[in-house]
Amino acid sequence: MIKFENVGLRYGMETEVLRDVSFEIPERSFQFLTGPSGAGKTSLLRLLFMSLRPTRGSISMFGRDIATIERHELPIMRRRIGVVFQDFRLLDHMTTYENVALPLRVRGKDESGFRSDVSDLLNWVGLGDKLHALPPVLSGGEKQRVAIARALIDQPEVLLADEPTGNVDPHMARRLLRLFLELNRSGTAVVVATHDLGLMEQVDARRMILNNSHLDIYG
Ligand SMILES: Nc1ncnc2c1ncn2[C@@H]1O[C@H](COP(=O)(O)OP(=O)(O)OP(=O)(O)O)[C@@H](O)[C@H]1O
Repeated sequence: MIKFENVGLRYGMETEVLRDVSFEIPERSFQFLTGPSGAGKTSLLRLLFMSLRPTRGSISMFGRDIATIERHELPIMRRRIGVVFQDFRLLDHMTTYENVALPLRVRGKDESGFRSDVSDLLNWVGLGDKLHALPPVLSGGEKQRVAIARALIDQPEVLLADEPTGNVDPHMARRLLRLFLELNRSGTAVVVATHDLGLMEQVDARRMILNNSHLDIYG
């Protein structure tokens, strides 16, 4: 579904952040992406989300070489990807419920068909009593859970999550992991970037480890 071949990435004139990175993300797969701070995890996720272009090598997404994808096609391609950024990117003037419902509204889905799904998912992530709150009054961990619910609500083909449990306690982290596993079981390929060894130990999943610009894959 996704294929990187000898991908290199460099910011400006700096040394390469990623060098000769090759891997595939198969359909319905589950993998952790890990490595020391500054190793390039976020950069790799940005390549996967097509918000960065590689400086070398080739990337194919859903059978298309991304070098041939035109700017106006990107939003349509990205609708197939759910993404949780480290800075959440919630819309501050919309309630928690509206932020999560947004991807469904954008796709023209009928509100009556998804209202209870949005509420149920927000309940599951412990925000059942915050449906009408605006993001600026939420804690970091609460915002993170809204961003996760928004990424999951429309069952994307791929989920990219950057440190999705970075702001929550271990109990909630386990709950969120269960949510990712459930989504994966229903067909979504999942990539979770994390430093959290405790989280990774809970699942026998493939590990993609970035170190010194190189990627090693285990499992
Ligand atoms: N926009 C940018 N311009 C220049 N350098 C950048 C940019 N974004 C990231 N970098 C550099 O690229 C390297 C990798 O950064 P990246 O954020 O991908 O690492 P990371 O593994 O996600 O780190 P962390 O675990 O701390 O979030 C770092 O040295 C960083 O300073």
